[in-house]
Amino acid sequence: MWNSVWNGQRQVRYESANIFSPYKHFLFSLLYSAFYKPNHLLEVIDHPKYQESKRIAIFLSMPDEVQTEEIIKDIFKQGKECFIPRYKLQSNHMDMLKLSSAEDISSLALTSWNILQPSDDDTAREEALAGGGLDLIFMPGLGFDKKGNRLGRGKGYYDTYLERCMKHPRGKPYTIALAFREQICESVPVTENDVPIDEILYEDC
Ligand SMILES: Nc1nc2c(c(=O)[nH]1)N(C=O)[C@@H](CNc1ccc(C(=O)N[C@@H](CCC(=O)O)C(=O)O)cc1)CN2
Ligand SMILES: Nc1ncnc2c1ncn2[C@@H]1O[C@H](COP(=O)(O)OP(=O)(O)OP(=O)(O)O)[C@@H](O)[C@H]1O
Repeated sequence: MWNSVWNGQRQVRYESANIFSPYKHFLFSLLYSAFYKPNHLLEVIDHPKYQESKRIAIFLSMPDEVQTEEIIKDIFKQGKECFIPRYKLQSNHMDMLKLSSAEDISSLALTSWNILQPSDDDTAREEALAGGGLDLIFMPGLGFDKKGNRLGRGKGYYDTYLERCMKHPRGKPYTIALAFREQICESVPVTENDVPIDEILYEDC
């Protein structure tokens, strides 16, 4: 869905820049910076579940994941509340802690697994389930199949967190995985703990 519409537009822009061959780099970069938005951002912003969600959890991307920074900026632009993971080493415990603004990301430190997250002694942030719960969770993952099965990084953080969500009065949030096309597999192995994802948005690398 993303690919057909947006690759189509990029192709047209590229070819029309070629007609003005001496200026093509200049024209191309001008058009690119004026119109280009990452595919997943457009898809997310138009998504009815995103539009109706007030409290959203989203991961801070590692280099090999779909980049989420622009979505996070939009969450704040739309006046929604944003929560990010803080996992505990040597356990499958993870909390979703409130981010106060997009700029707040720069106050976070990298963990030993190269993920930005609030430090263990940061006790001031609201945990999503201590308050009103979550409407939507954007999920990371290594691989997905079209039935909504997810292969994570093997620590059980998200499945355990979804179990906790189900006990909250708000109930299970809607889950959307952000993936690259290359991460979609015929089938991924699942266990009884794995909670299927409601929807997978994927795009080309
Ligand atoms: N961006 C992002 N944040 C996230 C996740 C994620 O998948 N992506 N998580 C999703 O759960 C949690 C963190 N889970 C992680 C689990 C394993 C590794 C990791 O690097 N594992 C090493 C081996 C570590 C070891 O066993 O000592 C590896 O795979 O090489 C990283 C994050 C919470 N935050
Ligand atoms: N809801 C749960 N309750 C208790 N243990 C769980 C739960 N979900 C997963 N686990 C345990 O966590 C371990 C890893 O689970 P799994 O392979 O599903 O992780 P993952 O989904 O790939 O990882 P992650 O969510 O951290 O990216 C397994 O040993 C599993 O038994």
